[in-house]
Amino acid sequence: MRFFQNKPQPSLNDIRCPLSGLALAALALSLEDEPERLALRLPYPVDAFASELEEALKPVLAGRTLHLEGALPAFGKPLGKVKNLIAIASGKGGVGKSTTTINLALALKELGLKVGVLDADLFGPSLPMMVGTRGQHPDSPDGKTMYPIEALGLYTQSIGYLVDDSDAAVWRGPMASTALMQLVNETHWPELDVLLIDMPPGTGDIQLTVSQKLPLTGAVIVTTPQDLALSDAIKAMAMFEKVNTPVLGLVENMSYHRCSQCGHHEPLFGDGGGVRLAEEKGVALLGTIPLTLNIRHHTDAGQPVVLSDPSGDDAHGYLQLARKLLGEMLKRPVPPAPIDVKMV
Ligand SMILES: Nc1ncnc2c1ncn2[C@@H]1O[C@H](COP(=O)(O)OP(=O)(O)OP(=O)(O)O)[C@@H](O)[C@H]1O
Repeated sequence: MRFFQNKPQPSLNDIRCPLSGLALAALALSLEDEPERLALRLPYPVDAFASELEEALKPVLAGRTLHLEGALPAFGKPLGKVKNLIAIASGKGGVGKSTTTINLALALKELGLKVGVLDADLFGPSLPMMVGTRGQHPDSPDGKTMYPIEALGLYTQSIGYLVDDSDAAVWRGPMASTALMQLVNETHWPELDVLLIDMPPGTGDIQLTVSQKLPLTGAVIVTTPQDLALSDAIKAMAMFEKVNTPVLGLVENMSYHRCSQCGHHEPLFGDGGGVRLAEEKGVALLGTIPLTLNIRHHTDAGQPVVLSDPSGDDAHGYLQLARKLLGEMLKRPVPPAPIDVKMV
């Protein structure tokens, strides 16, 4: 007697989303699984991921045509036309929060999102320097509200466009919080998938007020690997937990130094602190970004590395960061939308 064992047929339910690892069929906002075509509408723009999605879906295509489309939904409560507000925060100053914000914003744009950046760092607004808009002022149609300044393909607003650095530095408590809220609310943001908010460093009243008053989809915590920075990062996470804002993940910046001459890696500020912290706290480690001359030079010159050296290792690191952040957002409960599954 001969036994023929049928190879199990791959099922659509087994195919994973390349960004989040979730089952693609469950993530899809609509799905048409028909004899001639397979069509999926996903909760993210698909162009940048088309070849990965095609590869992943190959085993179930069986000669059918594949139709993919997608757009990012609002995962939390939108603010006007801004679908998702994400705070980029750190417990401690100087850890590279602004550098991470701008490169992450450009990387998210590369992945097909429409992105804005709000520089809410009252005490050291650095966005105008990083996007080459120093000395510019936003247009105001009525003397009260403002249009963001478009730069490097991003919609930007900064306290630095409105006041001198020295004026901003003396703001305290309620005055500073009010100024920040005005900056967010009185800007005519266009329709944006994501608005990254570069928060002032620390976990004081200003940060708490902003986190409580703005409908944040989530927060990203930037830290360096030293113990001091890590203990401040823990405080920042605790603050967001207190106001029920999900921490979407942790970025360990200046993880190691990568030599521009020989490529050698050296853990200048300690080894793996952020990695361990993410594990302990059960939050995603979105990325480990090295300390490199390339990152510092290009960002400080108004041409962040994701734009000026798009095929280099540093830009690749930020693109990976953006992918992981998107993946973590997708793991949030997707807002109610009619699931429309047609099977023939
Ligand atoms: N990964 C990196 N490699 C090289 N230089 C970096 C990196 N990250 C940040 N820097 C540099 O470190 C300095 C401080 O960075 P940045 O202004 O982004 O910090 P910050 O956390 O926003 O500071 P603060 O909140 O105190 O204003 C800048 O000169 C920046 O170019």
